[in-house]
Amino acid sequence: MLFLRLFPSLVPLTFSLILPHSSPQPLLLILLLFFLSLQSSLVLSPLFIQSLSSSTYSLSLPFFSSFTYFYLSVFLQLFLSLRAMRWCTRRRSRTVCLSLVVASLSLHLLLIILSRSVYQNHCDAPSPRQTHLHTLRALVDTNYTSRMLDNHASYAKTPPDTRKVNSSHMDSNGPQKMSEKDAVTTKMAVKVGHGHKEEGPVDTHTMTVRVGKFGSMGIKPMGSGMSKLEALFSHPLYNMPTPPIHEDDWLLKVNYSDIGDDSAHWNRSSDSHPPWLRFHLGISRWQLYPHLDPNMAPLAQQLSTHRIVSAGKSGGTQLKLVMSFPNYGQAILKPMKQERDEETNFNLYYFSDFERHNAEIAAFHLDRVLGYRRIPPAVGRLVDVVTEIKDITTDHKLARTFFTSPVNNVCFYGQCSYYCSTEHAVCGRPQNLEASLAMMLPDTSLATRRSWRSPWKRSYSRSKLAVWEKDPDYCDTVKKTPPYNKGTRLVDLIDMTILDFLMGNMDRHHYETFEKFGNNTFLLHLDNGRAFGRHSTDEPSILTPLEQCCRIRRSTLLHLRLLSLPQYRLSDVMRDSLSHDPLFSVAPLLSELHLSALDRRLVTVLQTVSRCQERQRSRHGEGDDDVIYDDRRAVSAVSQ
Ligand SMILES: Nc1ncnc2c1ncn2[C@@H]1O[C@H](COP(=O)(O)OP(=O)(O)OP(=O)(O)O)[C@@H](O)[C@H]1O
Ligand SMILES: [Mn+2]
Repeated sequence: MLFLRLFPSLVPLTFSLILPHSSPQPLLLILLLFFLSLQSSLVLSPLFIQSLSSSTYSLSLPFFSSFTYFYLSVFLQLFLSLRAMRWCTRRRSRTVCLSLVVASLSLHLLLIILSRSVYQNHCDAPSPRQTHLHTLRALVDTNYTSRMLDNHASYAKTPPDTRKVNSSHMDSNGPQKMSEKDAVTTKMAVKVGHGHKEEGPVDTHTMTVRVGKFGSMGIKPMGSGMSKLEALFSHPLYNMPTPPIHEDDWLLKVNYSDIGDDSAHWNRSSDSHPPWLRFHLGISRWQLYPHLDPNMAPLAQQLSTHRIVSAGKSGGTQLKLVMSFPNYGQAILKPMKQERDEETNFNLYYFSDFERHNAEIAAFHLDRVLGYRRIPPAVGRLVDVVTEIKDITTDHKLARTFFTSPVNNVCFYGQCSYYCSTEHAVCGRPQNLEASLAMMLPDTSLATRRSWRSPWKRSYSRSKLAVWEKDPDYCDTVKKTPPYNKGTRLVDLIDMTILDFLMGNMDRHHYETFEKFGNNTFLLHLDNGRAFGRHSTDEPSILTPLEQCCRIRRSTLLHLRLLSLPQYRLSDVMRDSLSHDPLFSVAPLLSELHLSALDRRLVTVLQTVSRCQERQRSRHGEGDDDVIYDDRRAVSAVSQ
């Protein structure tokens, strides 16, 4: 580039050297030539200063500061033009000098076009192939954390209220597009040019090989109007080919013999099934629903708009209701109890915290963004507490808890063991109440679930410490205890730990699995209502299992690393994902402060993993990597 930049100035000089003809002195033309050279240097230099200050150029020309370069180039232009003038004058070649002017002028024009394209290329999003190759390279780089983490770390240190709200997303999906948004509020699945794929656990082992194949699958490239969420979900790491699912790996069996002649219409994803049934039939040993599930949009649409035919009490300690739909689908409703921006009172212990409807919704989105798919779909809905609860409930005890508040809002408090009193009533405005509706899992009579106490369960006491809080080697014991001593259970638990740390959920006392699948199955992450309570602080103790065990699934780590790259930034992807929820038109489901807390916590997770790897390297040298659990081994272990 340096040569190109100086080339036009060299032209008059070389031309006049080569051509010895003499003709009358064209002083005017030569002056014009000089003027043009100088002019173009002034026009071009700012462009070059900009591109020089960008990383690529400062890397290739580290010793040129942009200003030195600018003055140097002007000086050279001047010098060379004067030399050319002298040559031309001496040789008195009018035609030569005329052609010099033309050549110089066209070269300068060419140079302007060239430098503009260089400058613009630099700003454009890289092509998808380049992006994927670049990201994959970045992901396998073991020293990866240092540079990126520093950026995040400095961000994390900024006091929350002085942080600038990221407006990049607002530019494309902001208020100006609100009307469009209303029309698509229930669209939850991403549009990608291929259909429903059945999947088992992800295989990340041979990912680099498959990048090329993936590129020809017709998936929309980044930079062509694709959102960060769509880009993430079409990334090769989220689209690993997976082994076929055996009949025994489905949670529910479809009994074709009972259906008779209609059996042709009865398959797992038949359009004739209501979305809730398709969801139930799609639950496998590995996940609740497949990646890019085409059923997700109709399911969300029904949860958020279908007529509610009954509302009844449900289990659990805090107020929640089971809602039923005309097509026999059911959902669990959790009402709004706390404003979105309100932080949980710092004097409140985790076990006294309220449940938040937006936490249930955001947890579902986060779990899906992480590639887990272990939380039942949850959507927001404005519920009319009179017509959709009070008037239709057959539960008289629930109906009796309704009252009108002093400002004429309709309130109720229901029945439960926590916060079900007049003081903790939930109120409509005047009848509209924000709530989350989570898809009901298949009834336990069809699919029994097993509840497991978390080995890292908190003491649920103000004074007592749990064993894991006192013993730094606690994981050694857990690793030897079934079911954590075999298969993926330990890394599955660590996956859950990471999800909980990101959303600040300290209330994971139990988790559930489907009995049918024994110990080789995913963990259900139910009950996320106490997540997203605080954004200004992180709770490091939630990460204890990762800290103590130093193990993580390879696929999880790769997903997390991807989400820490600017083009797939977790907060941006989450903002994007949550903007598809129907309640987004009322208010964003997570405030910007909660979104940026996600990025900050993601850095902490990655740093913890890096520390584990360093510790392992210093103890055992390079060799076997004990920190990263290779998912591929899990697949073969299960299929044996
Ligand atoms: N989507 C769902 N489908 C079916 N059952 C569910 C679903 N979500 C939760 N449950 C069941 O309902 C029980 C209570 O739900 P949840 O844990 O959310 O309530 P809770 O009031 O927080 O209870 P706890 O205080 O025991 O944590 C859960 O243990 C789980 O078995
Ligand atoms: Mn709970």
